[in-house]
Amino acid sequence: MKKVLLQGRGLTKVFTQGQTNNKALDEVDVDIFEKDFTIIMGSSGAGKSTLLYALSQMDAVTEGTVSYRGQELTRLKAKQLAKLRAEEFGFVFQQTHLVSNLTLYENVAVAGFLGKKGSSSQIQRRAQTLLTQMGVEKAENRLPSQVSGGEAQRAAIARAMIGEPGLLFADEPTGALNRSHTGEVLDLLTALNQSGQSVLMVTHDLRAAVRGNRILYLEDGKILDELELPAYQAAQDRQREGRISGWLSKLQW
Ligand SMILES: Nc1ncnc2c1ncn2[C@@H]1O[C@H](COP(=O)(O)OP(=O)(O)OP(=O)(O)O)[C@@H](O)[C@H]1O
Repeated sequence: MKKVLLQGRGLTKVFTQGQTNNKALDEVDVDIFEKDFTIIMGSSGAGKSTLLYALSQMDAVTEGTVSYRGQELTRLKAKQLAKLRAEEFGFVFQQTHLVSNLTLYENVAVAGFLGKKGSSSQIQRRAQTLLTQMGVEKAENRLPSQVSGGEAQRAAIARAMIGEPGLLFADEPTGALNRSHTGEVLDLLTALNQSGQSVLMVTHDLRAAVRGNRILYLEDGKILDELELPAYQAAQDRQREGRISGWLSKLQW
């Protein structure tokens, strides 16, 4: 029986600009399960990023509740929420947002010190181990401007993992990468998930979606449908892509 990690109920987000109200999320009920690699798909403007920000509470919802391991985040004070987010959530975005005048190693270690999980020598060791695990140890003393887009994104994943998050949120993490760097980053996210890391990822890309075991399809701020898949196996990429694209075409993606 899967355990619910994150739960959203009645999630509604309205953006108001002048006289116009835009309902980006419309009473979404959603459960995200522990150890799953959950994917959010949907056409442009469907509300995918808004849902990710609502579930991670990076952005407040207009209505609804979000609970993480049974604790209601939408009731927490700003300081308590910031602490929980720092301790339990990791984030990866399309742009890496690495600090430009720090090396890759420093970017990862500094995030660890800010998260305050463990002693300083434990954090330094963990930063080193993660950079090695992400295959960027040779570039760890270079600045973000001195590495490839793929290396920078792999360091950004190491930074997201330094606090040992309960849930890793990824918003189009391969959106700015070429084909081979996309494959490398997806392999890393898959390996993390296979070692027990829960991942929630927004993507447009079928090659990224095949990595998930559960895909949610969003349209006009509502979850229209979802698809369950067996755990990812590299040899089944084509078969999974076919299954997902068949499902998406029925949804008129
Ligand atoms: N800060 C904002 N202010 C006003 N409207 C916003 C804001 N952020 C998002 N929206 C609107 O909310 C809706 C959902 O946006 P969102 O970015 O969540 O979509 P998406 O599915 O992630 O799209 P894409 O795939 O293009 O990134 C869109 O109509 C968008 O224009």
